[in-house]
Amino acid sequence: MNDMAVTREQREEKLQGMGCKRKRVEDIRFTQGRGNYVDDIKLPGMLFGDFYRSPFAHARIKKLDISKAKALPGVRAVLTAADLKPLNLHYMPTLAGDVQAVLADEKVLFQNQEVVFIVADDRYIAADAVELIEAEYEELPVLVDPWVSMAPDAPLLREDIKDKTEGAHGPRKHYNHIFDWQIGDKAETDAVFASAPVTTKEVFYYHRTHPSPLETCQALASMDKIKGELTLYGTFQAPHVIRTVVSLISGLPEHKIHVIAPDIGGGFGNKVGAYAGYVCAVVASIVLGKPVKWVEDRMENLSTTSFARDYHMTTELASTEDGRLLGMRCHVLADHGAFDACADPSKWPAGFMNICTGSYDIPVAHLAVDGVYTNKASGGVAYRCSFRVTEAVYAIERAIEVHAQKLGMDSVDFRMKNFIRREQFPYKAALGWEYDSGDYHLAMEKAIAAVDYRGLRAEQAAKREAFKRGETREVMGIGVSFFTEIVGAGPSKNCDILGIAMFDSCEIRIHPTGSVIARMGTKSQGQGHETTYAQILATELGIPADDITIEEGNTDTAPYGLGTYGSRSTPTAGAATAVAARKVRAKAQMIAAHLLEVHHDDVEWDIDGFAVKGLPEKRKSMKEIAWAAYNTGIPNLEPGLEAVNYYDPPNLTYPFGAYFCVMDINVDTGEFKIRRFYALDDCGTRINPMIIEGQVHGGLTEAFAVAMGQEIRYDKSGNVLGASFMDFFVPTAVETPHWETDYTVTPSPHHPIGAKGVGESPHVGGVPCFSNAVNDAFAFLGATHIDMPHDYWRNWQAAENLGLHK
Ligand code: PCD
Ligand SMILES: [Cu+]
Repeated sequence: MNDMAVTREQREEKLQGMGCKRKRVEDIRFTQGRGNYVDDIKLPGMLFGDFYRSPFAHARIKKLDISKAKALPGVRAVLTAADLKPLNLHYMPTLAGDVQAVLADEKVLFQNQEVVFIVADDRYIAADAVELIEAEYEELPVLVDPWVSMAPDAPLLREDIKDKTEGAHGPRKHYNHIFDWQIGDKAETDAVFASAPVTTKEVFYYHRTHPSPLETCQALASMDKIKGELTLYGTFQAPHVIRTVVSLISGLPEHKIHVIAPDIGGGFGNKVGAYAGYVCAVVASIVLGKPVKWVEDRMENLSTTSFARDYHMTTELASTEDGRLLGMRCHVLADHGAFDACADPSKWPAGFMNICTGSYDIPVAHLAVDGVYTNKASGGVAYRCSFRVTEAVYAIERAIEVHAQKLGMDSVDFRMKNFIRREQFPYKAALGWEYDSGDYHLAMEKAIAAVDYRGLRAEQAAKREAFKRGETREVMGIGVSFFTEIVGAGPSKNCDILGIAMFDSCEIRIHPTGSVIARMGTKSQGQGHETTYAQILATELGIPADDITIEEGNTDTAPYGLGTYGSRSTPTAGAATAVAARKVRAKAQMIAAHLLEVHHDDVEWDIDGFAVKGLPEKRKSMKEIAWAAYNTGIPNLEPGLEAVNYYDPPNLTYPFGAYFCVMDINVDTGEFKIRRFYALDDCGTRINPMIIEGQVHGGLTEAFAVAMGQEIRYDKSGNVLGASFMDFFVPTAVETPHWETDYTVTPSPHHPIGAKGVGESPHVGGVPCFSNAVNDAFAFLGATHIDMPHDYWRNWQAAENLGLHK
């Protein structure tokens, strides 16, 4: 053994394990244009599919003539609902217990809804054929405003389920009603509000937006009729779930379906659900016996696949006069569009909205959510929020500001007074969750000091005086937000998708020379899993990360898992990785003891191998142990060195953070300048600080986009506005502010390595921080709440409404 010659530090450094700023290994291929995306996959004889879509938001299809399209040379098939009906495939089940039209049947329910699927020799022929579809419609009254969805005379949208009084989540109150979900103690909460000294109530609208990843949704289906096997490549955040869904709806046995998610160019929740394009590509490939590819364009992506938010949240807080919180009450009107295709765990129709009591010790609370249909695209999970947590945090963090304003109290002081204290963890919140760990006061104090919060308030006070004296036309806003996230869905006791518990998995195989391949049930879309899982393994196995290959996304080789979204990979598969590695290590210990000719209790783990207790020079490295596992017949031990773990987390993890934003707004032009943005995140044990920083930068940039400009709007006729990058704001380096990042570390007590998720946090905490800054800027002029997105035009309008342009 010559490795005793190097120091312990050098041995440790060589591993590039947890805590190391290891460079992202996947970027070697990404930065050289060598990624392998669905569109890079070209199979022999491959055909292309394209949709003819509805021009109307609500209309009856009177006539659909496909003959001209069919006659175009190069067109191989033209599918309509009539073709899918005999196969019972014109509707598909959604993850929310509803059904969704694959191709519109008799009626269209939102603009750009899929009506006809055309398969042709190339994309251009398919697109030309789309132009040849001849359709006639009878326009029906359009329902855009969810506040009138349940009016007695509201237009009936879903004729297919009009007589169903029972939905997937209980009774329906109206033909446009989806569910009514309530949690918390209503009577007790109402009683608190009836007698509370100070109460506030405000409606916060979290507008409709869209994740719009760089790569749109796509699929390539290839049916081998001789083998009876289907291979499906696609942009899937959850490949195994897609395999199960395809098996259930096609009737093909699951072992004859190979789902492969290659490199993905961003997901952000957009690629969790199942879309009509996937189903149509599969059906066309089965019918034609040829590979069929479907690739969405940008407008299709923005206007038809999974949107985000669209929550109207009536939020109330009750407190004592000196600012001690007594209760919270919240009612949400949730606009789900034409189908309920929200991808939440089955028992949670409004996701984890019940984290809406936030970071505060609020004794009682009640939350009620009504889901309704409108003539808009369906979806609603996505965009860097684990299951409506962004909405919940927005509601509480805006409400805190509104309430502090009424109390005449500084909002940071108000927060500090009501934070859950470190000694209260694990903390059972009024709406049911048990927060695993936190030190909110420490985080907030660090943040306040970093930004010189008191100094900023003094500067703001001076600037407000100057504004009143007419010396400046700029108002200064200080945005504060303190969030608690809930990620890592989740424990099988309360989380499942289609009845499958939301565990995740890792399988490790160590080769004789001591290099490793490990596979997980999750799927990176850019997060850097190939880099970070290897770091967990490096520390746990004592094998350098560079000797470890991480593979995800092939259902034939990866163990079953529920995929990557809701920042669940670290809390679930990250845990499975550590546990599986520890199984390997337990066997390695036996081998080492055999080689060292001592009892296995007499050896101990030492960075990258086992040593005899008290005799560190008598040791066997993992490399030597791996070789021995394949070469030395060890009595009572089978050869080989591998392990698998399916990890069912005992609880979710609760990352948190303190964010500050300083902004100036010109009241005459509405222009804003973000002077400073500071983000402190606590995600427990940090696996790769550089990747975390990248995640925070990305999440904050998306938060900036959503809060300050992005929106998918509809006009009165249900025409979607904002379905192209001409109208949908995507910030570039020019608009994006400079991000300052910081951290504290409060490990999760139940996670094997103490790590919590982080990918979504910056978005969850960022959006309310920006919005609070804008609202704070106008607060001294009498404004209480201004809705997002805070683009220049809306800021100008806010100033106009406050009489500032007279
Ligand atoms: N403590 C800790 C944590 C974490 N980490 C790292 O970081 C990352 C992340 O993680 P997480 O948090 O766990 O998460 P995931 O699961 O992995 O992922 C997911 C997320 O992620 C994020 N991020 C991102 N990035 C990118 N690049 N891309 C994308 O797409 C994306 N997306 C987004 C989203 S939206 Mo959802 O879906 O809405 O629900 S959800 C989400 C990874 O790599 C890991 O490893 C570390 O290091 N440490
Ligand atoms: Cu999410």
